[in-house]
Amino acid sequence: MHGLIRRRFWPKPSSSPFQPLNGYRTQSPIPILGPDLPDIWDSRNAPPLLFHRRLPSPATDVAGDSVAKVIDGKSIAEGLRSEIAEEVRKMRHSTGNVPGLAVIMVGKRRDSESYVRFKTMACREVGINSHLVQLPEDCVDDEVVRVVSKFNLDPSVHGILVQLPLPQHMMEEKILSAISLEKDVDGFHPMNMGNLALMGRDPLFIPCAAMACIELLLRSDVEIMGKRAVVIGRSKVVGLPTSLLLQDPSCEYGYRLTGDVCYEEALEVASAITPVPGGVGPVTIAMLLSNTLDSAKRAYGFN
Ligand SMILES: Nc1nc2c(c(=O)[nH]1)N[C@@H](CN(C=O)c1ccc(C(=O)N[C@@H](CCC(=O)O)C(=O)O)cc1)CN2
Repeated sequence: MHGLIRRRFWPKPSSSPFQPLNGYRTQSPIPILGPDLPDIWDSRNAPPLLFHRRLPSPATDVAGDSVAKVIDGKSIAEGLRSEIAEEVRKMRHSTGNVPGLAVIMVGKRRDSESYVRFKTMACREVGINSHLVQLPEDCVDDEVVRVVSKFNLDPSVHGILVQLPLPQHMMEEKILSAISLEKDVDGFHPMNMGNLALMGRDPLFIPCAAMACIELLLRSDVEIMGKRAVVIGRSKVVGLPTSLLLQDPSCEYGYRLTGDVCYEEALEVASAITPVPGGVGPVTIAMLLSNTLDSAKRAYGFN
């Protein structure tokens, strides 16, 4: 199942995607990007679909009835990891090689340390080799670029990621651009981001959290095609790529900046929701494994 996201998601719809908005407040036919939160609304005839960071689950209406379907990211991620582990096993069996992921972390942020720990644990679970390089907070751009360049040349490494955010004195753009396009499993390289933005050009990799949102919808049997979507948040990591993935290729599109969603009102109209923890996060990490596996398959010509 894994690795099918792009193929399943990109087909063009036969008609205009923008349907009348049955009573919902937002009338814009374009993605709305606001503050840095990875939220999505999806509405047509059903109540909108909502991903939210701080949501109790399941949401209830005034009568105490459950109104939102809780999408279980933890079990979806488990399923993805077992599919990936099986493919890694097949790759090892027929080529003698397994995928390799290099993770570079600068400084000692506790949140970044946790994410990196989850990533390396997930690699181990599915049989992907991971290499972790930790650099001091006060190192300079060129030291990070040097480490990136070393992994660019290492044929046993198929994916390279630099954990963000970097310390303030560093030039993120310069460092992310140094990652080989073919190993940019985070999809943050300007060329991969640019190809994602230019509909019809296939990026080699798509940012993992955005892919996770789509995978959660697909694996929960939520129809995407032709729906209206509102994405709140415009970060490079989640909001922007998610809004690009939800663009309908046949329509005119653009962005409008706006404020955050009214949380209490959104609760009342959400039809499905991801819990925290156990929502987008574990699937995001599964998508990183999936991208690394795809990269290794490309490198070994294995399918
Ligand atoms: N090189 C990267 N750096 C960073 C990334 C990234 O994808 N690549 N993303 C974040 C940190 N991060 C992973 O590294 C990450 C953070 C949060 C989530 C997430 O989806 N969280 C959920 C809550 C957790 C859950 O559902 O269990 C949420 O916010 O709704 C995913 C990935 C910055 N740095």
